[in-house]
Amino acid sequence: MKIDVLAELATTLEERKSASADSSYVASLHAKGLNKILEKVGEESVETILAAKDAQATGDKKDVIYETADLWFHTLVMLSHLELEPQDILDELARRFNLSGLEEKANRTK
Ligand SMILES: N=c1c2ncn([C@@H]3O[C@H](COP(=O)(O)OP(=O)(O)OP(=O)(O)O)[C@@H](O)[C@H]3O)c2ncn1[C@@H]1O[C@H](COP(=O)(O)O)[C@@H](O)[C@H]1O
Repeated sequence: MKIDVLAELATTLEERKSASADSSYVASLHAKGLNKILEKVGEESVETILAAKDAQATGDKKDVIYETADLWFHTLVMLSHLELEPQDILDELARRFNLSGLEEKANRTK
């Protein structure tokens, strides 16, 4: 049986919104608020960039996977805090199928 990791994680993240901050890292992030969550997204972005640069230099990609997982996770907490779901992002990516990146950029209003 194939597990839909994003959907399962999104369900867990919703459950953790009502958990106590003492027992759950996700609940503790929500309790600290959006600025703390964004700080973590920024931190994990930088760590991902550094891991990618290291991977290019050494050929070892293990840390890129680890740091990107941290980044995706904190981004999912951010979406959840704003009452958005992974599916909202997947829908937007699906909308862009077969649309050239150059064409999509030309159609952007912002
Ligand atoms: N996928 C993750 C996940 N990825 C990373 N992390 C945590 O994210 C944090 C990031 O690492 P850092 O070194 O930056 O953390 P830190 O130094 O403790 O953070 P600060 O004190 O600096 O803010 C670590 O505490 C990791 O354990 C995660 N925590 C939880 N999950 C998922 O969320 C579910 C719910 O977690 P809880 O809310 O803790 O029950 C878990 O079952 C997992 O499925």
